[in-house]
Amino acid sequence: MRISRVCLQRMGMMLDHYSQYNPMPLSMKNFIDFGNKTGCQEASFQFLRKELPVRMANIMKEIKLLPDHLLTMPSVRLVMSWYEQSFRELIQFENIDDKAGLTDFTDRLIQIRNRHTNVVETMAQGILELKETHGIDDNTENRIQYFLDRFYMSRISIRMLINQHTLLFGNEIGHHPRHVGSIDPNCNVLHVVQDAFENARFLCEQYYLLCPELDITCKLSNKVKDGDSIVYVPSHLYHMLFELFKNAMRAVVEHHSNETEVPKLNVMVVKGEEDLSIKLSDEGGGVPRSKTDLLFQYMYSTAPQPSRSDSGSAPLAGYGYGLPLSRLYARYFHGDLILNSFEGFGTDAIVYLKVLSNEANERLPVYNTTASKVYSSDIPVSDWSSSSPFNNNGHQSHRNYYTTAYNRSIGIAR
Ligand SMILES: Nc1ncnc2c1ncn2[C@@H]1O[C@H](COP(=O)(O)OP(=O)(O)OP(=O)(O)O)[C@@H](O)[C@H]1O
Repeated sequence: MRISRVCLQRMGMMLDHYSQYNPMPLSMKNFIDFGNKTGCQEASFQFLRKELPVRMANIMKEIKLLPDHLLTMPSVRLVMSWYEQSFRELIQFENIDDKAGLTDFTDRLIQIRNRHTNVVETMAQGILELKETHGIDDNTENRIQYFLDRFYMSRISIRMLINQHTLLFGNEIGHHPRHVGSIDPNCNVLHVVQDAFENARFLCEQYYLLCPELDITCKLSNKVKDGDSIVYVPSHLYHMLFELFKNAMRAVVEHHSNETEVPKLNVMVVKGEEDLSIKLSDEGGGVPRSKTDLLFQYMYSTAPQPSRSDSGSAPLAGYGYGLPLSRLYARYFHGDLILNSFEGFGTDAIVYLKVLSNEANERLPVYNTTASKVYSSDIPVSDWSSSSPFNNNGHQSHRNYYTTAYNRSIGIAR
């Protein structure tokens, strides 16, 4: 009992210590240069044994700012326990300097990565538990969205660092000889588009028995080199495109459900000097403008929720994590993902990636007073009138107030 209290105290002190440091963002060029030329296992170890606890401590401090009810949900407690254990294991390497420590460190990173495999689903489950037991008001919803963006971004970055180390210096095999860890210095965007399309098509045909075809156009600015390739992490790009294809296919097939042939999807890849842009256009009926803000909210989905016991075929949609997570992958190296919809016709989803590897810097959440204020402040009262009878804060607008007052005066209960 006494020992565990001492352990907790030490852990609290170490968290305070490491969270004082800001995470250090690396660029795609840093990763490539390190993997190709300057880096050795020892240098990577020296860097990661500090940087990983810093990134973990920064986000663990934020977890503690979440609403109390959420922190008591079993799934959130489970996620927290994984982070605490991994943090504890990492800081044990603080003072180790012998050669054996290097192998132990690589093995430990693999264990940590495996432990955190189901973080996204488990955290999502924690939010559902809160919804079911306490409900979620607008302020809590806002804070949770803010937190999840930062939490999942932190996770993407921690996995990136771990993967680079284990792929470069561990015994893991199977990646392409051209790759530097998980990065392809010559990532052929058209190949990834085609690959993501084929795999989404497989799911779509399995589910709906038909699927739109694909047309691809590629445009290169005269000044660019290396054709349609870019320095990028192919698995990240694949993740985004696969999610976008699934959404587009579902929209097209459902919007044209009475037709035997459905309109094609169109992808345009454009490489400029700064941006590589990928536009996926569908004729799936689009989304009304009033809904577009919701699309990037975690758990917003118009698909039926897949049942947990469905162990058969993978569902085409349903968790509502596709778009927000894909946008994080795009933003991780300072790209972006946006959706422009034309209700009644279709949707353009656009992914922007940085062409220049020295501009593709990691975008990381920093724990500081600005961040902590978000968890204690409410959504400000809007200083514009709202188009709906309830304004953005759920307060009644004047018009609704008068209707309510009128109804009350004539005895209609609301
Ligand atoms: N191209 C599109 N056309 C029409 N609606 C779309 C399109 N893309 C997304 N949406 C809408 O946005 C919602 C959220 O999409 P998102 O990808 O985040 O989740 P999902 O596809 O429902 O589930 P999953 O987590 O399995 O991806 C979808 O349910 C759908 O209503």
